[in-house]
Amino acid sequence: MKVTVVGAGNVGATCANVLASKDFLQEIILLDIKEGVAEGKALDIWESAPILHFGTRVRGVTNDYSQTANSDVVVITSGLPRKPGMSRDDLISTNAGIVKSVTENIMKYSPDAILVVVSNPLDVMTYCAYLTAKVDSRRVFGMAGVLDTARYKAFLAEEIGCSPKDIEALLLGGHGDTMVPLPRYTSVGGIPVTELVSADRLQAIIERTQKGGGEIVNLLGTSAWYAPGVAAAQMVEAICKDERRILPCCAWLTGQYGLKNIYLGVPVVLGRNGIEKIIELQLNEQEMQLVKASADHVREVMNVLDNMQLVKS
Ligand SMILES: NC(=O)C1=CN([C@@H]2O[C@H](COP(=O)(O)OP(=O)(O)OC[C@H]3O[C@@H](n4cnc5c(N)ncnc54)[C@H](O)[C@@H]3O)[C@@H](O)[C@H]2O)C=CC1
Ligand SMILES: O=C([O-])CC(=O)C(=O)O
Repeated sequence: MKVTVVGAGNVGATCANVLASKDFLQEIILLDIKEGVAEGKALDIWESAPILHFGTRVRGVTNDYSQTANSDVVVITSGLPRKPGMSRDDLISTNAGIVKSVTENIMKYSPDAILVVVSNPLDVMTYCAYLTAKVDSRRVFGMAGVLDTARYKAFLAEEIGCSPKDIEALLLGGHGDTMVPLPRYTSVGGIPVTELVSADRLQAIIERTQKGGGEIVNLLGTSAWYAPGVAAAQMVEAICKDERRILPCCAWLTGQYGLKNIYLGVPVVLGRNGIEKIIELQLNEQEMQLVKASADHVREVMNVLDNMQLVKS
């Protein structure tokens, strides 16, 4: 199988590197607009193949979309990351144009590809790719929930003093400070999390998760890439291997959770056709209110994109 990663910056290069080291793809194309960057990083990754023992051919190209032809999956990471003091939404004016033009170019050469969007503001950039690609929404979705859930699990593991491997958790909503970690759907080695962590500490962990991206931006001056890169790679693996994994993804809702015509994070079954199924949970009133508030925020930013009249809705 062939995967293209657009954007050879921090997230894109990490995603390509992780995918290559897993050795299940025939070819990875890394594409960037900056002359030489994708070629250099792809060559560096390829030179690690004899040490890591993988056979996936990794090639970099500068804006030459003909080389991406017939990709099975395309990961879109091109666009500006935020700096301290910015919100993800502040990136919309620059990144919408980038995501639109990248999607057009990709669709020209890989009309059957599945698109995994990573660029921020995530939910609205996924909407932008969907409007541009004009394909079934099951083939256009975004990466956020895998990352946000991983942060939530990592913080819980630290608090409990247990392995992060034993934590199962779920998180819904948009990829912003309104995201909704769900303690009622969180367990540790089969034990409900509320039996191991006090209500106060759990609330503090939920709030840290909601601001998890910003915590790293404040430390680094730019946004995270190791966990985001591996999160996107996990989604690509689930698709290419038709694993039918249940992962939280930013998906187009058509009435689920009482919401429609919106991209929002929900649990889905991810397989060879992309989103095979959206899973709808029986949320309680409080959980539903939080998801609705998150959806309201995403819709506001979707309206900003619509008003830019860049892509027709
Ligand atoms: N969904 C999520 O959970 C996450 C999303 N992000 C977002 O991912 C995006 C990338 O982040 P980083 O890799 O850290 O940024 P980066 O600045 O390291 O890399 C972005 C790359 O995109 C390239 N690029 C810009 N315009 C392009 C175009 N038209 N065609 C091809 N390439 C183009 C740039 O040359 C650069 O190499 C940002 O928008 C960031 O906010 C980052 C982390 C997590
Ligand atoms: O915080 C950011 O700007 C990047 C991102 O989406 C994340 O790391 O969650």
